[in-house]
Order: sequence, then structure tokens, then C-alpha cells
Amino acid sequence: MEKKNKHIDRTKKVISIHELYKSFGTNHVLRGIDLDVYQGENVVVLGRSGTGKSVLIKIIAGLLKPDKGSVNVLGKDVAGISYPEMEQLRLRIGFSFQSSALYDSMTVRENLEFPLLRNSKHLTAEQVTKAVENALEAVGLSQTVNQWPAELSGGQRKRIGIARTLIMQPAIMLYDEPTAGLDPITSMEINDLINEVQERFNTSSIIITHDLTCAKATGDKLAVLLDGRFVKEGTFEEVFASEDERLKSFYNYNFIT
Ligand SMILES: Nc1ncnc2c1ncn2[C@@H]1O[C@H](COP(=O)(O)OP(=O)(O)OP(=O)(O)O)[C@@H](O)[C@H]1O
Repeated sequence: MEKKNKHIDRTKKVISIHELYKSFGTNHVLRGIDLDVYQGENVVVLGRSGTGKSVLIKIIAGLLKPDKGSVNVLGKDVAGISYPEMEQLRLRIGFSFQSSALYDSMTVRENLEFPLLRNSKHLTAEQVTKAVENALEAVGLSQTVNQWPAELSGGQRKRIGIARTLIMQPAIMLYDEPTAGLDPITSMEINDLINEVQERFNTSSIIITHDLTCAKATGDKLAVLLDGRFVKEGTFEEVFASEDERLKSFYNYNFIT
């Protein structure tokens, strides 16, 4: 079912990218990217492997520097800001990695406490406990608080990874292949969670995925990256109605793999 989100505020851009270029030596990965993400909007980025989707969200998160172009995130130009300003901005961006990136030697509670204790030193023990409880409740895994990551399923680890980013109350969520390696039912649960996070916390998100079911379920807008540029933007139906041969071959490839 195509999603409907009534909460998008089209008067507020939380991410605005214009003519972004990024190369690694002679590998010209991003070649003139334009993208706007509005308050409360979920944008899905589709594209074949190696087209630069992860590079794009790493630039948004300040983990890579753009070569050229403007990248404005929550009102700040990430290319021009100082390191301390970038650190502050990064706290408002939740990055959900493909690998979930949990610390195996820490319990779920400790994994969730970690970003809070490092970044919000003024909090009392009681406030930290409450924040952990709230984040776990938001992802439906309150009962796992004393478990180890190794005791959790892939889907649960993914949820705990999302809870660990939610604990910092981010304005923007970046999901890198959130359903990769998960079975269809668990994937559907993660899609639902992405939408719940969007509605409950009014976050704006970029979701990188090869999973067209995820794209349809979570994306208010889809953007297709090809040869270093976005070649098509629109709703799932608009993108799939495209007669562009380059897009058609991409969809066919995805449907049969
Ligand atoms: N730090 C880096 N140094 C050099 N090259 C890099 C670096 N990061 C990415 N690249 C190159 O940039 C290109 C795009 O990589 P990226 O990881 O963004 O692709 P992707 O679209 O996310 O692929 P996938 O769907 O397989 O995850 C690749 O050719 C990759 O080798």
C-alpha cells in the first residue's frame, strides 16, 4: 500500500543539497546532486550498487567532505562549519547503519546509555534510565534491556540500533539499507517502525534501500541515483510509471533479484 503522511511541512527544508560533487581520485561518484528533504518527510534513495548512496548520506552526516556544491542540513552548511559546530549538528542526526553497529561486549542497556553518557553529561542516573526505557519502548523491545546483542535476532538488533539513535532525539534519521538480510515479515516490521518513528517523533528521514517493498512502504518521495545524478524523483507510483529505459531496467533487475 502506498503511504500517506499528512505531517510533511513543505515550508521547511531540513536538508537542501545543490550541485553536489564528490570524487575519490578518478572515481567521480556524485556529479551534480540536487535534493530537498522537508520537515517530516521520508525520502527513499534508490540506485545500483556503487552509485554513491552511502557517500551521499555520509556527506549529510558530516563523515565525508563534499568537493563542490552546497549541503545545508538543519540550516547549517556542512562544508563550511567548524568541527565543534559539526559535532553539535551530528547529535541531531541519527545514523542507522546496515550492520546495526552494536557493541557486543555491552548489554542492550549499556549500548543505549553509551551515546547519552558521552554527549549529555549533565543527565542524572534516573534520567538516563528513563531515556533508555523510552527508547526501548518506542521500538517495542523493553524486555531485552538486560540482554546481550548476541542473544538477539537480526531484526531485534536492527531495532536496538534504531533505539540507540532515537535516544538522542534526532531531527533527521539516515537509514542505510534497513531491511538488508532480514526475512520479509521482519522487513515489514522494520518498515512499520520507520513510519512510526516518523510520525511519533516528527523526524525527517533518508532511507537507502534496494528493497522495493521498503521503498513503497516508507517513502513519501523516491529519488533514483544513476551515473552520479538523480534522474527521477517522485512518489513510488510516479517513479514506476516512468518510461525511461534506464529506470525500467533497474526495476526489472530488482524485481527478479
Ligand atoms: N572513503 C572512500 N574512499 C575511496 N572510495 C570510496 C570511499 N567511499 C566510497 N568510495 C567509492 O565510492 C563509490 C560509491 O560507494 P557507495 O558506498 O556510496 O555506493 P552505494 O551506492 O552505497 O553502494 P551499495 O548499494 O553497494 O551499498 C564506490 O565506487 C566506492 O568504492
